[in-house]
Amino acid sequence: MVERAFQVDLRGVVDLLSHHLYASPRVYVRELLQNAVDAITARRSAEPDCPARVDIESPERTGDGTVRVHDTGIGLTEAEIHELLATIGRSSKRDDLGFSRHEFLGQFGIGLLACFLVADEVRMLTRSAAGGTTMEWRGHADGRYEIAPAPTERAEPGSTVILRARPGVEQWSGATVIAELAELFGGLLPIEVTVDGRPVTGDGPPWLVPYPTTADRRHALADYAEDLFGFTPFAVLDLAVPEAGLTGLAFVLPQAANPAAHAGHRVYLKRMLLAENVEGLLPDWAFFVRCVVDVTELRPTASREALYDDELLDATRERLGDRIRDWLMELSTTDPGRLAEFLRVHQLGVKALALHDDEMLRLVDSWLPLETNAGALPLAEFRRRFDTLRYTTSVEEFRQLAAVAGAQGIGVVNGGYTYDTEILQRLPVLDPAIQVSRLDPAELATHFELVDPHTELGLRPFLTAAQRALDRLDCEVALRAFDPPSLPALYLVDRDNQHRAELRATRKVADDLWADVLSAFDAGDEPDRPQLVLNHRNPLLRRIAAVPDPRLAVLAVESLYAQSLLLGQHPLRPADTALLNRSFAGLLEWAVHDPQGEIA
Ligand SMILES: Nc1ncnc2c1ncn2[C@@H]1O[C@H](COP(=O)(O)OP(=O)(O)OP(=O)(O)O)[C@@H](O)[C@H]1O
Repeated sequence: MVERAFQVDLRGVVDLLSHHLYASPRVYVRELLQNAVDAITARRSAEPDCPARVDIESPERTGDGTVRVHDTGIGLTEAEIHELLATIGRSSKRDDLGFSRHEFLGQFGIGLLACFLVADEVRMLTRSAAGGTTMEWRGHADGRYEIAPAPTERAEPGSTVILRARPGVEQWSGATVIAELAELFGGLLPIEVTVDGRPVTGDGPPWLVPYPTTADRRHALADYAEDLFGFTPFAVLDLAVPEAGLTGLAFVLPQAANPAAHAGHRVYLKRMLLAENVEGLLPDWAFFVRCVVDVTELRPTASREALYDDELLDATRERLGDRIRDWLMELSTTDPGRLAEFLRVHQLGVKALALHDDEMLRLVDSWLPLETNAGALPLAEFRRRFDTLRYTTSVEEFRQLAAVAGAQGIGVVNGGYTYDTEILQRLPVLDPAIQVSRLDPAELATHFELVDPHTELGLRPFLTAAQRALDRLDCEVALRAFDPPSLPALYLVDRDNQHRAELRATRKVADDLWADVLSAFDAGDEPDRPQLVLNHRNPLLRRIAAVPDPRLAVLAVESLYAQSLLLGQHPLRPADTALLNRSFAGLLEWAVHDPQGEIA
């Protein structure tokens, strides 16, 4: 069998890179910078005191339309040029077993091809630190390359890459763009980088720069957050995860963030910017934090625009989550006022966390005020006032029952907001003695006072007429005295009964077979019907009960029934809607009727 080598169509490969790997042609600056830095790193291992500079010249400086990147790195011999520059996928930055070598940024052996995103021809003038003459390599986007001795010798080892942006993409080689990109990607590099003579590198990561006082550092880092993310942070946390070679900062947002909008983090890999919006670095619940970190051990994806999702990233995410959580716990002991401020802004994130973290649950229990019918109170405080923690599962139910329950001395928490019911139900995890139960509206009625028998007897005819009217709606009328006196009537459904009533309603419209199935779920014993509890303490109700015209009294009771249903946001059956319309029209008619006339 004849052995043959793969043929590579370079145009196809470049097309693949530009359309499927890199998000923008701008990455060519990063790749050139990275190669230059790696070449210097390689030279330094043999020659620790060698010069370490990368000078980039834009067409503004070169004057011939070319971009030039000069480095004082290790350079290449003629043999290395054939092996490394002209072989796709070959890198000098891997060990004998093919693992990427720790000290280098590059590892894949494709980075130089990024130049073909903006140019048809790439030249490199290079002189190896190992000796030999300066060589010139010319690579073409169609896959050809030439190699020859350079017309002039370089004075020092190192390389210069030269390219000219092809028509249509010149914007990527403008002086300002190149300076911005070099600063963006290389601003924290430990090697001096200049663009047209101006340095774009500084003192390295701001979190590692020493400051005279902690106050100076705090101010400098707050300014840094303002520059990077456009906000003055609520707090700045130092981050360190040694196994990931991670150092950096977490900035706590000063305003509520949308938990669904995942704002990413700024990640540097060995001091070179990976991306400004890296996801997955923190647990989802920590959406109130944005980080800037430098890592050495986490791996980039081939595009160098995201982190590779492996076990080390999982472990790092967990460690960073712990760090943020510990900061919150510490705040609760050292500065409760600031914690309260934090909770006001970021309660959603903290509540989400409390659903699976006991420490955080304790923090919520002690510090986060929830809406209750005794005012906004942390749950621990609420429990000091009421034995049982009763809650409603919807805001509407809370609105309807909070005042009535409060008047009977029953404390109720509004569990209707996001996560609140789950948090309430999880509380016994902290202490099994904590009693938590959903407020049963029917139970409320047991706290109402009976009206004295004499008065009730006097109101019998009215109550009988009212009951007859509401029989049609399957509702029981009861007369009680309860607070608040401003409430004329309350519609109460026992929760079990509500379920049974729904089953029955479905059975009425279901076919025979399905109705049989449904009836199996119905225990059969006649449930208590929903109640319309009339409040004898309410002046309006008393006046209604004393109206001489029984038809008007019935109309009024029907209106109270309809209004109570609406207030409690109970579902309206067709019969209820009909009654609502009828009673409203009836009352209107009565309100404008001719005093001598009759109600229709
Ligand atoms: N400026 C330079 N000086 C010396 N050698 C260089 C230079 N640029 C590239 N090389 C050599 O060419 C090889 C291929 O470079 P290329 O940028 O394609 O891949 P890489 O840097 O190894 O990996 P990556 O694809 O992750 O960037 C490098 O491994 C290096 O040996």
